[in-house]
Amino acid sequence: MPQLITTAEQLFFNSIDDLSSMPLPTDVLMVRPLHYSVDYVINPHMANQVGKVDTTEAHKEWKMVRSLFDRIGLNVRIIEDQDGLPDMVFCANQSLPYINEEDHRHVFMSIMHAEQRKKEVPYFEQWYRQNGHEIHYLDERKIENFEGCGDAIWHSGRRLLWGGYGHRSSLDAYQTISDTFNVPVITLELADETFYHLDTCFCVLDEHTALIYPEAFTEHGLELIHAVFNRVIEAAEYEAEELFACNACCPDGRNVIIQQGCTDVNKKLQDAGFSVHEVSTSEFLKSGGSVFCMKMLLW
Ligand SMILES: NC(=[NH2+])NCCC[C@H](N)C(=O)O
Repeated sequence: MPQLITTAEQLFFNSIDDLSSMPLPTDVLMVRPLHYSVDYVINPHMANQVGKVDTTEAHKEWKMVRSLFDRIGLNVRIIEDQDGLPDMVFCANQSLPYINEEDHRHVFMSIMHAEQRKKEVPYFEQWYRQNGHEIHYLDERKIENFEGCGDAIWHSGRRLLWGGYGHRSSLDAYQTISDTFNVPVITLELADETFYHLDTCFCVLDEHTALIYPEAFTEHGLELIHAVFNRVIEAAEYEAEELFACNACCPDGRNVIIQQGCTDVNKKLQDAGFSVHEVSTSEFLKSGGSVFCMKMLLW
């Protein structure tokens, strides 16, 4: 019964266990940041950071993130970045992959919000084509923008998508995605420009647990989150805004890879039984991204 869910009254299931299961990702795609830099300002975090990235340090940090994904058991796939596309390393944004009930791989290509990032998409499209995915496109005449898994986040282990909108993705995109993939989408309006992608304020940890920054959502959004997750861990302002705590990544429902120094969130994660792996992404924070933005989970 695919549909868009925008308020808690529209939830048609009582518990997440009522939804059909979806395999956890096995692979992770990353883009080597050899041409990464902050060259322009398209989100509030990039202001005053133009020209300030230490490329050597960035590559070191990126390698640490890559080795953590490897260590927790994901098969890491690499794409080389391109000169003139300094944000290409943030490979959560150019696509939304999906595996259907027959184990066929599908992907929606994004319509990037900023002109500066539009040329990134064909490189990913080519990779997906070479790697056996059926490719889908949104109608650019009707849908303004959509930034892939920056805003569209799969529920852990269930055929349910969470769809953020307001800054980088249009609400309309989710109707097409829901119809094509035949999955329900819970839409969440993003209320604060600092948290411009859903992955900056919302992290699915396991089927029953989310990590969020509550101030980034509307009342309706918070109601939906609390209606679906039994356990909601909240990040406080400093760790959410300065350290991108909610941009953590938990691909297997157990191991959380997170920016180093999120003391309060890490304690809450450990108390809830998660294994925390801290890593520095300081060079990427300058561009408004951290762990979750630097990868694409795949099957
Ligand atoms: N999924 C993410 N939040 N990605 C971060 C993208 C950062 C990039 N500088 C941008 O503004 O587009």
